[in-house]
Amino acid sequence: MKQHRGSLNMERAPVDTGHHTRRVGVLLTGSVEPDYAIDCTPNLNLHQFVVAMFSIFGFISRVRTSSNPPEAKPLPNSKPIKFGVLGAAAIAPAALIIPAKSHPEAVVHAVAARSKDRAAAFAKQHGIAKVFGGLNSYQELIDDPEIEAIYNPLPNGLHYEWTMKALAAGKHVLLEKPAANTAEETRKMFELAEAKGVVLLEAFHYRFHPVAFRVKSILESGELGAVRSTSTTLSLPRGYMKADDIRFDYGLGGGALMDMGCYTIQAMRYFTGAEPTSVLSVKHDLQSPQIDRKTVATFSLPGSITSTILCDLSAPPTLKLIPSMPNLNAHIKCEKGEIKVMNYIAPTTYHSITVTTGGKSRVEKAYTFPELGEPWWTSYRYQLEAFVNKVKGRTPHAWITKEDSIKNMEVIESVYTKSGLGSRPKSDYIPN
Ligand SMILES: NC(=O)C1=CN([C@@H]2O[C@H](COP(=O)(O)OP(=O)(O)OC[C@H]3O[C@@H](n4cnc5c(N)ncnc54)[C@H](OP(=O)(O)O)[C@@H]3O)[C@@H](O)[C@H]2O)C=CC1
Ligand SMILES: O=C1OC[C@@H](O)[C@H](O)[C@H]1O
Repeated sequence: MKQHRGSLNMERAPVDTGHHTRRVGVLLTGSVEPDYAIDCTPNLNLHQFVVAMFSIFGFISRVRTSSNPPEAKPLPNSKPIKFGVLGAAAIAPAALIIPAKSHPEAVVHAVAARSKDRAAAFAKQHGIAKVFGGLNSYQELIDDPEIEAIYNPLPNGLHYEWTMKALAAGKHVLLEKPAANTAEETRKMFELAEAKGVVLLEAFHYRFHPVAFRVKSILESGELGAVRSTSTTLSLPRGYMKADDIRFDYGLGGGALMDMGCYTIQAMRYFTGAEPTSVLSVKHDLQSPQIDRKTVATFSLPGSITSTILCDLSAPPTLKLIPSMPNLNAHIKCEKGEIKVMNYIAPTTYHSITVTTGGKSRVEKAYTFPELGEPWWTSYRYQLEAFVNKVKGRTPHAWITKEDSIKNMEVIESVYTKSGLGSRPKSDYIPN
């Protein structure tokens, strides 16, 4: 496994197109997957068929290995960080438990759940050593001296309270997105983290994957000129979420804009490298009076950039008949060309970065960094790499800063304010 810890700062690493490998070369040399492959194949022919086959094998291999990764042995000179998970949340296995298996310095040591049985069943299923069950279990887990880092995948409306409690106990926190219900709460959490000298990270996992870096580096290379407009979408078909999902609960910080929308806003801000100056328009499709099932918003950004975000938790079938497909795409139009990214959010399964300029298009892939990762590393695995490096005092390959997290919540709130739906309720938790 290619792992170079401690010395990497890859904020700009994948810019050099000299690293690119033509896919045909990759096939002939039998390498598994290039850092960045440029697909220059012409019409459908034997070669393209072989490429397609490799692409399918690559897909199967990445999906299989990422869900059942090789287990890493602890390093002789570094104590693994023991994580505790608050809640037997659906996202916990993908976001932390499975990625930790292949990380030599991370162990998910404990889980807490409001029901003892649920906690025990979850721990058994995922091989977690320590179990806390019952109504006081979250605090008990936080207070456990063995636990160094807390993973907080609670409903959005509980992020603030339990992150504050974990930080107050001197624990590092990997906090699910969106950071909280408000920018003010987000600011307070980061201030406490600073005061306590611990790490706090909002889990915008896609930002740690090579795809986000590659897109950003193409934009920064000047090849396409200045960004003119962006469109970032995350839309899931109806049936993906149950009616009683936390995302449809206003009291718990629900709404499409909070959930999928927080990424679309993050990606808009990341790809443009700018902050919106105004919200031009907002359209919600409501699930209930205060819950947006779908939101479309447009923004004005410095440099005459116009951006659109679209998030939908439950896109209805076309003509009431044809199931809608997930849309996880970003489209960035520039002065001299454009980039279309298919699946910027979960790129490990499959993605494409299509760059068009001067009437020509190329397709790039970015499953690994030149010096970091494996094709099967999910965005969560890359994120864990960065989190562990930060806790260990090393330079992570990517990071979401305090300012970034606060700004993202401000933009979310500005959209809800513009539409009149209003920010999600403030937590009534008052820190000691
Ligand atoms: N990074 C990513 O890709 C993803 C991030 N997320 C984020 O993770 C968080 C959790 O999402 P998800 O795992 O889908 O949610 P789940 O509903 O599966 O999990 C939420 C957990 O919160 C606990 N909980 C505590 N109080 C309540 C309450 N009043 N009502 C409901 N649950 C409560 C429950 O734990 P207990 O077991 O103690 O009952 C439950 O397991 C959200 O913030 C979401 O935005 C979600 C999906 C993907
Ligand atoms: O990545 C995600 O996919 C599904 C969403 O509902 C979830 O909250 C989000 O983080």
